[in-house]
Amino acid sequence: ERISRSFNYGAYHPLETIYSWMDDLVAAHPVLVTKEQMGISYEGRPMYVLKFSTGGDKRPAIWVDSGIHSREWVSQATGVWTANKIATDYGTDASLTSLLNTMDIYLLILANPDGYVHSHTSDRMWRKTRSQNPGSICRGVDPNRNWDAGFGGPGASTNPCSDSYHGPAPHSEIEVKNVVNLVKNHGNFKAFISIHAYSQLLMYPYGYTCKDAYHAAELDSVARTAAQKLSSLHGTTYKVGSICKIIYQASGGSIDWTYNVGIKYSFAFELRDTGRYGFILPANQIIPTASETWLALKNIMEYVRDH
Ligand SMILES: O=C(O)[C@H](Cc1ccccc1)CC(O)(O)C[N+](=O)[O-]
Ligand SMILES: [Zn+2]
Repeated sequence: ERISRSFNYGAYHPLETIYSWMDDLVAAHPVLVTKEQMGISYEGRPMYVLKFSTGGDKRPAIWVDSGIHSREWVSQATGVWTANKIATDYGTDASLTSLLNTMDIYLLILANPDGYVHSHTSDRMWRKTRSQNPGSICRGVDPNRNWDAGFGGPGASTNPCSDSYHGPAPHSEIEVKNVVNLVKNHGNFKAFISIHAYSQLLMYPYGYTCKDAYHAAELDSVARTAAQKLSSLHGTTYKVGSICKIIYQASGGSIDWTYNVGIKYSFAFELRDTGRYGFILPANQIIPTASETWLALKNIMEYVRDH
């Protein structure tokens, strides 16, 4: 149909283009896909989550978000590609079809809309939200340090001018609060996957401590299998481990909070590359990145469906 022919999935698009593409996707798949406004951002932009569902009420659900750090553009682009992949493969991919016949998928592509616009219009390297910090000329809070999980501990900054500033209080950022509220009100999420870039890592809790999570062994095993599926497509190699052990100690991260509220299958991806281009990944790597990542995402979703 129209969108898959005309929309260029191999390019980075501004917010307005992604938002109008969402409407086209829903129009092309009106039974499977709905667009829900889950709140607004600090600067008043709507936050839209795409819901993929074949019925039921509050079925067990899988959450995927991208773009919480606005400069990590391949993550949002991967979210766009993945949304179209789910919509077009439902009904033909037997495994995905069986998954969507019993579970829902929620996909928040622009988790930090204000930051994304700012990275397009003013500062390509912008990472945080765009909230004003009282008493400081520096704006923004790191939305991946603002969650109520080890909040304010080691691995976050108290300095509003820092890129890892944790904010004045847990869930102070409306972009974070909107996700917290949806997760709490829904109450039946079985998995929570947050997509970042870059470093080629597949991680699980915890970030705020290097002590093992209770389910560390199982999460490690799931992540290793998923990483193998990913590398089977183009040979891209990922490292697997807990956030704290594999990248660095980071407090107030989203998947630490989701794990602690009972969403066992909480994972974070760091997509391509390993530093050659970093956040400025050439657009010709979007589709290869999204395609290989889908193999890992699907594998995790299948495991969640079956456990
Ligand atoms: O510092 C971060 O929030 C992520 C690592 C991370 C990912 C999930 C939870 C806690 C930390 C790294 C990144 O995605 O921001 C990319 N980077 O800094 O290179
Ligand atoms: Zn990030």
